[in-house]
Amino acid sequence: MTEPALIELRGASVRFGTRTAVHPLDLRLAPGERLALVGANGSGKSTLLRLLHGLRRPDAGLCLQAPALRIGMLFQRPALLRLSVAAHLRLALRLAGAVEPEPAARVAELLDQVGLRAEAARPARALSGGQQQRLALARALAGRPGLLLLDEPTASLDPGAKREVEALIEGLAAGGMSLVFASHNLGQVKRLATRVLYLEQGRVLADAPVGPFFADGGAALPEAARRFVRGELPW
Ligand SMILES: Nc1ncnc2c1ncn2[C@@H]1O[C@H](COP(=O)(O)OP(=O)(O)OP(=O)(O)O)[C@@H](O)[C@H]1O
Repeated sequence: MTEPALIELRGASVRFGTRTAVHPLDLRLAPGERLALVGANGSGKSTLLRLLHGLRRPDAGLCLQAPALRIGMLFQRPALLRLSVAAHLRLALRLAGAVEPEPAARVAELLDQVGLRAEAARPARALSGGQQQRLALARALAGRPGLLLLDEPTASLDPGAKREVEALIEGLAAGGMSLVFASHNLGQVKRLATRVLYLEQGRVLADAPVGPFFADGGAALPEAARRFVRGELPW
């Protein structure tokens, strides 16, 4: 028997006015999968992430989530408030409706997880870009999600911070976390994904396990996806 899906799209599509951002799509995400969304700017990656999260309803078709599935989301740039680092996490716990016997202990645990214990009392907006993104990751993890959605999580970071954030995501992946992430970074896709979906103008041109996707320079893929695999695309 197949394992129940975390999320299933059935003919789900999204339109913005007359523009179709996601054409009718069937997609099944199994627990433990790490799905990379790749494709040029405007191909529909962010819209698909928002659809999976439930931030955006499909205009047609269905988006079915497993009962009681908790989803965390990380964007390219974190939106932080005029609060301390620790206060962000206390707020995230409340917003997630998390029932924690000791909220302070949970906040400390999250701070340790992302290496920000020493920054707990500092204003979040005073942190470096990489630290801010690590705080945003801790915030996304506060409610103990079963699925993490990441929209180009390291795209706006400098190389050092990029490595730090990616290492944290790798740690989560190694712990069995299910992920869907948008990325323009070929190496990151190879390091993190178990499966790759290539989008072009809101349509899925390729959907394959990461090994076959990259095998023989993407020989089995449609032309545009092959050029991505070979690093020949400008984005
Ligand atoms: N709020 C919106 N209003 C109107 N059009 C939108 C909106 N959000 C996205 N679109 C359009 O939908 C299409 C898909 O956009 P989306 O942001 O999902 O692409 P993307 O692959 O994430 O791009 P990028 O790599 O630049 O983040 C694009 O044509 C975009 O212009």
